[in-house]
Amino acid sequence: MSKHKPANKSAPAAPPVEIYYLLLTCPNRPGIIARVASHIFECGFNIADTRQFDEEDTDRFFMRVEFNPVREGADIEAWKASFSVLADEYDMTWRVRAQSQLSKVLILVSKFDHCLADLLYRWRIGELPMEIVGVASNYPRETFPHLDFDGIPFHYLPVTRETKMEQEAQIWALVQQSHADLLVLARYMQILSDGLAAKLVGRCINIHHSFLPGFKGARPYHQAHARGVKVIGASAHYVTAELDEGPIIEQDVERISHHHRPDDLVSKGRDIERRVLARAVRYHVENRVVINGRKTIVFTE
Ligand SMILES: Nc1nc2c(c(=O)[nH]1)N[C@@H](CN(C=O)c1ccc(C(=O)N[C@@H](CCC(=O)O)C(=O)O)cc1)CN2
Repeated sequence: MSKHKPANKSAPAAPPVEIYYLLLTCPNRPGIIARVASHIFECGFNIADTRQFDEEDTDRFFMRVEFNPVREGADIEAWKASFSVLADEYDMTWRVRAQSQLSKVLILVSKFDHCLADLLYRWRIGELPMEIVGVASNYPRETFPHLDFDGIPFHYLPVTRETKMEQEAQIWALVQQSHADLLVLARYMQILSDGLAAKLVGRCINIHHSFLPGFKGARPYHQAHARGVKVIGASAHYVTAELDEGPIIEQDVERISHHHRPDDLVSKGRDIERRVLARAVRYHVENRVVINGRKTIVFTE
């Protein structure tokens, strides 16, 4: 005999309970957690998960809270208005996002599409809670014959040294028209101008195919092979004007040996790049990442 009563087929399913993600940082001082938690409770919400971190070097406090309404009439806009008073008192930088408010993601790719293919697959199976608003490439659609974009708009944006600024204007127009709030460089092999990088601070993630800070720039696997490394890696980081110097979000490595040729590193590296980028994108769209100067705080599960 099942312990669960059979579902009442006639009763309408209850609407899913909204979950809100709060991320905040502020100068550290005693009592912050108590004040934040009390405010959430007093406004008719309940905390489902909370993480915090005291960063000693900068004496700053970081916190991530998942909370949901538990009282009739608990209103998130009213909560935001009253929380902003508390936030001002503590000089907080903060943001709150509803789980149902999916990040709009524009993916850029050049010739090699293994990271793009992986992101599409993980998105399709529901592993990445986001809305893909488009794919753009400096290579034509025919470059990716085995990829099914499944209705996702594809934008061919060829670029040369002479047309770089015009092409970047097209990228920026795409970001604005699609209301993308995250740009993912999935092995997009063009250096963004300082101007475009500045517009995308904290909302452009790149996968670099080395274990940064080693082997920045082009052809890192060939650099690594020439150096005789014993591990190779991949690094997902936010893009800044300084090439491959942005705050690192996620990294991973794999062992190699003297038997391996550069092409072997490229091949072994593809799997590292895919999983590192997917983790970084998921952390970002789940509101788990806070930029802390040149570094990040990532509140993983
Ligand atoms: N402003 C930034 N732009 C980009 C970054 C970044 O950190 N800041 N990361 C790179 C990705 N990247 C390595 O991961 C990388 C891409 C391209 C090059 C490069 O030398 N590109 C040449 C052209 C190469 C080609 O046409 O095939 C160039 O742009 O002149 C180095 C490193 C993405 N952009």
